[in-house]
Amino acid sequence: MKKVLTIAGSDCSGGAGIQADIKTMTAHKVYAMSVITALTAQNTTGVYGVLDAGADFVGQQMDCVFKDIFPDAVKIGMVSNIETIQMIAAKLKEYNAKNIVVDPVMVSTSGCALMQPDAMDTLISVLLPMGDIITPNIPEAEKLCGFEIKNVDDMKKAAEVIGRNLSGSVLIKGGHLTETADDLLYHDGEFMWYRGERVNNPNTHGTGCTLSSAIASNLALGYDMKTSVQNAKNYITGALKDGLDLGEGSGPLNHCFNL
Ligand SMILES: Nc1ncnc2c1ncn2[C@@H]1O[C@H](COP(=O)(O)OP(=O)(O)O)[C@@H](O)[C@H]1O
Ligand SMILES: Cc1ncc(COP(=O)(O)O)c(N)n1
Repeated sequence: MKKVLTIAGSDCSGGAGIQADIKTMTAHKVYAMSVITALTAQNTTGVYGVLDAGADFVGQQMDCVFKDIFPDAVKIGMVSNIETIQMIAAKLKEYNAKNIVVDPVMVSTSGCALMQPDAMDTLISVLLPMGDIITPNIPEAEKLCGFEIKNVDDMKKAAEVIGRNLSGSVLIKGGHLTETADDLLYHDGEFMWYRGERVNNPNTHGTGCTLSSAIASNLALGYDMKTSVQNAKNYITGALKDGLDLGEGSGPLNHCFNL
């Protein structure tokens, strides 16, 4: 049994964060574990409260996981403050964690800040370089590259600029930009497009969490980076096609493979 760890925030409404990650990992038939960085009080309409777990307690959770059931891959999502980012990076190094997927979560689909603004520099200099792949969406990629991304050429420029100081790959998700939901992977100095079929579904709460967890699950299962991204892209497209429609706002996904 392959094991995957998510380090992220809890979404009590089950659509994003830890809950989306565990559902996605379980659907991929890997064993899911979770280190919770923060509790959020949120639903499909917004984020109404955040309670940080604190860096020390995040470190303690990571010790418990890594000393007992070593994960084959690690996905990192919402980390709201500098101390917790530093703690996560230190522990990943200490345990020599493998197959690290960093989803640089900054703002929720519903428009609420999930990272403190002063944590941006630490995220960029300390956590992103640890990723075997990082998965920014368009607004996150704009923050990381420092210019506006208006078209697919800008996506390529941004991927190059963001990837310049990283040894890992960069996947810029096109959900917020391209007509067809195409994502761009910058991997080993090469570009690769993942053409997506745009699904007419406004319920996209947790799509980024789901995609990054699907990538981590595929890496844990032994697929290479390009195949892992393709499999994850197929999974997210399938999830959106299910057409689940829950809640008053942008609803969640809940995808199982056909068994
Ligand atoms: N309407 C859609 N139809 C198909 N794929 C989508 C749609 N919206 C988003 N995606 C895909 O979902 C994944 C998450 O993308 P995105 O919404 O850009 O990220 P985030 O959830 O981090 O904001 C990407 O693979 C993106 O292409
Ligand atoms: C705990 C947590 N982590 C991540 C997201 C981002 O997900 P989305 O961009 O789909 O709102 C979220 N809303 N909540």
